[in-house]
Amino acid sequence: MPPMLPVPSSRFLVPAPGPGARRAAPDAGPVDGRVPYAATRRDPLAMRLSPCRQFPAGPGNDYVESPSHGDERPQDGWRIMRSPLRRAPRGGLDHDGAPERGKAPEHAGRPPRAPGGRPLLGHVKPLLTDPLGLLASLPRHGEVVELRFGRTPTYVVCSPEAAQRVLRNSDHAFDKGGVFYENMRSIVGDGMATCPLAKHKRLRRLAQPAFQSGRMTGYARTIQAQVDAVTATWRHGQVLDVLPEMRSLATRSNLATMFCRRDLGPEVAGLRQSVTDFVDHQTILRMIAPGLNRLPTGRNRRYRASEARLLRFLDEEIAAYRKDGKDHGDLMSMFTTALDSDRLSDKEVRDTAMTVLLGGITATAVGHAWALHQLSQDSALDAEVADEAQAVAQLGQEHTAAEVMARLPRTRGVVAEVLRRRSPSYIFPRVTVTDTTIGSRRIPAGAQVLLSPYVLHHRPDLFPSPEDFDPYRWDGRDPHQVKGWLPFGAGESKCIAYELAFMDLTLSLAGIVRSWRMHPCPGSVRPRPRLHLEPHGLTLRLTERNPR
Ligand code: HEM
Repeated sequence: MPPMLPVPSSRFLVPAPGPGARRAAPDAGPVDGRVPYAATRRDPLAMRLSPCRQFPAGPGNDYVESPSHGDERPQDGWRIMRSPLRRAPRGGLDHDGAPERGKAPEHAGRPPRAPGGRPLLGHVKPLLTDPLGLLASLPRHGEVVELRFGRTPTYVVCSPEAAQRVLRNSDHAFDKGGVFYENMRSIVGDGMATCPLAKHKRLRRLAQPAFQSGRMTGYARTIQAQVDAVTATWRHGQVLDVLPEMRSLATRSNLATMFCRRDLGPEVAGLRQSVTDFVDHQTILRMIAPGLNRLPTGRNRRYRASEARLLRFLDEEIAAYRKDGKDHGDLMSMFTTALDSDRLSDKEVRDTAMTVLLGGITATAVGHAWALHQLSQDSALDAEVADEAQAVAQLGQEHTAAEVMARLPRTRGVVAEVLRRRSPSYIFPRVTVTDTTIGSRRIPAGAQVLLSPYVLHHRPDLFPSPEDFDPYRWDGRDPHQVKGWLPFGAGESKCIAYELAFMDLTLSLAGIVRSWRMHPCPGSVRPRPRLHLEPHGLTLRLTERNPR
């Protein structure tokens, strides 16, 4: 699940014993299994964070102040606290982006700070006024670049090697934490996408069978049926409000691949409304200040009612699947019938299902909407995709999903390019749990590190003319093998459904374009960074290709 805003990891803070203190508070221990941080300050306004751990006192188990970083800016007035017990290997990156052990760079320094920051506010203004412009400008300054939001150091990763180093996380220096994840946990629970590393591996292993390649042909048929059902309601000349309509389609496909035990027809509209309420609730302000969600406002009450409807639905379905005990070839069967003695508990199934529903539906809908927008802009490209789609429609049911996908090279190119230029997940955060390095740069413990597909996908050296929509750049190339193309992340938390999501986008696009042509309506369409990178203001007029 997705993105977000560079915000401080406030809940990790525990009171430090006082200005100039050199030791962690004696009772400082893990908070909810996570590592808290003590702040040490030399001036009353500035603060840097350092991990506190509960170890018996004794030689070597003390906290010592390290010498200042070589290039630390004197005006910062900071010293770095470093735990002697947990020190990540320092050094450059090997070819996978993993730290090269034993190769400590002599002159590893702090990342450069992006220009344009203001005293106190830091980069808050450019973030709020032109977040995408800010992100795209960062690689000019280095492979890791510092932004400031107030006094909080945030580091944006700007090279593919550095992104691999963080996402592969072979030394466990990074974890999911901070205000964004706390906000998400309060909504989707402690599921696979939001839980800390300590819990993640097991959840991932248990859910993985639901996303294996062998399942794709069944899912492909389910998705095709949903596309047919949604497009059957469209009329020649109709103007489509594209994002809500694609949310309907994604909700149907997601529910059908997840719960095919019975027909969910009557419930789909209510569940789609819950998903919409969830997305609308995720404003930038609420992500920065999740406390706003607890105020007794009408909007919050409506949202809570929606959330309760979703949870009730999931609880009833989990109970029904457990009782039934059969494998229906859907995601929920996989989650509930695992033979593993270490199977998912009801709460784990519910939290993971929430992630899959909310994250999966919202990201996929945004991808569909951008793809339709692009085809509406280019009639020649649209015709190519329509030809492919009509050719695969002649194939019989005996073809596997992989065979169908192989016959849709142009459609796949369009999807790969949509995921590059308008990657739905445009930014997602991590926190450092120890002092560490990314490439030749030192990153202190307790910092927020932002991974951004948007940043990488708009580097002209990796993708020439990055703002051009050019699906032909993918001819003969498998995007999953292309350096710097990371719409699904990478490493241990890479989107577990990346194969399903890519197939869904491709087959749904082909299924729509086979019968419908989209025409742009007046008005501008612009990318709006919310939970995902949405096409704001997108309406399209429909014409039927072969009117009945
Ligand atoms: C275009 C569609 C999608 C995009 C762009 C997308 C993107 C992502 C990204 C970037 C992550 C990694 C976030 C991180 O490392 O912090 C992720 C994780 C995840 N996604 Fe997706 N996703 C999509 C569709 C889906 C769908 C359809 C499902 C489920 C059916 C899904 C389920 C998940 C789950 C469960 C995780 C957490 C994986 C883990 O932490 O191990 N996603 N997704």
